[in-house]
Amino acid sequence: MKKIGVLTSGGDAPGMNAAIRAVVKTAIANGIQPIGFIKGYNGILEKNYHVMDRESVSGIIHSGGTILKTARCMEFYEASYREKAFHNAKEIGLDGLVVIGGDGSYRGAGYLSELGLPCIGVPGTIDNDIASTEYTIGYDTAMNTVVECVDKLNDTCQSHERCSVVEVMGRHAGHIALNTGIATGAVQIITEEIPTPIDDVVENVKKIRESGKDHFIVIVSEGYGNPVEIATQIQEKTGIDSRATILGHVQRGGNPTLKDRVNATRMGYYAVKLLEEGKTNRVVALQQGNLVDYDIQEALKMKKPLDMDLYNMMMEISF
Ligand SMILES: Nc1ncnc2c1ncn2[C@@H]1O[C@H](COP(=O)(O)OP(=O)(O)OP(=O)(O)O)[C@@H](O)[C@H]1O
Ligand SMILES: O=P(O)(O)OC[C@H]1O[C@](O)(CO)[C@@H](O)[C@@H]1O
Ligand SMILES: [Mg+2]
Repeated sequence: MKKIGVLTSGGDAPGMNAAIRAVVKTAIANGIQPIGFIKGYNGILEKNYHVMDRESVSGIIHSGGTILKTARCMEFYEASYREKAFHNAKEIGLDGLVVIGGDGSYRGAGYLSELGLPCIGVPGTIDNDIASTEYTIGYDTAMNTVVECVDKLNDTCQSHERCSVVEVMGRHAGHIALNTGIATGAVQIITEEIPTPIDDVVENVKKIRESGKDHFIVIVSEGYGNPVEIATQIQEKTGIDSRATILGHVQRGGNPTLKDRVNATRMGYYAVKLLEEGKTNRVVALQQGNLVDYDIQEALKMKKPLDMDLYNMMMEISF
């Protein structure tokens, strides 16, 4: 193993820089030349890369975003472009590649592995929607950002005796919504997995108002429905003044938390060790606090349901 590449792909996530740093430093520590591809798979297609050294990853462990930039590379859905990427990688002299990204990025890595370039996936996405791992890089920071914002909304909700309907990210997964709902004392969370009808939400808010509560937080996972429409329905059917807030991309930025920095560092280190052991077509995962690895296709077939015990607990004490 003489030369390995690293790239970030899909949506950015706080902690990706810490993962890049770990890959680069682990490679250097083991006598391997690391190179960083720019803008995800585009970097391989366009041979757009930087030779990485200790200096290039200095002072980045604490910063959000990704120094390698990221992208959704549409060409990669086509076999001919993936073959071109494989040939470029061979011309560059690449012996392996670490792909930091979500489930989509894993698929790209799976194809490159099949073509003969050893690839290891590292889970980097705020959504925590990768079934093979309990934890994805950026998830903790994103949730802490949500909590900070909803705490502020809660202050003004209390003053005005209002209901705040807050849309959070997560693509099709409600993990962010559920955990931030618990952490902010929300009266209701609505996700694609638990698509509570609006009339049930209204009834729940009314029932909770009868218990004496006069301000309400409802967390809606993106993909479920329009939060403005939900707020309007709550206001019309309960008489409670309601407002909608879409938190949006603020959830993707900011300095990574300790948890994200430590996990990103562990996962980046582990990925390079897998390449050194001659492994390919694997993804790094965290299971019960330990790092493990899975075959990419097996990992992509796994399911990660929402934690219904957590949901039921939240609803039982949401009054
Ligand atoms: N089926 C696929 N075949 C080949 N490449 C793919 C495939 N799916 C995704 N990719 C590559 O991975 C990139 C990122 O995928 P996607 O947009 O699904 O994000 P992700 O990696 O799941 O991250 P996130 O969901 O956090 O944004 C795509 O733009 C494409 O370059
Ligand atoms: O940055 P974009 O392309 O708007 O994508 C937004 C999507 O990316 C994520 O932030 C990360 O996958 C999702 O939560 C969201 O649905
Ligand atoms: Mg994804």
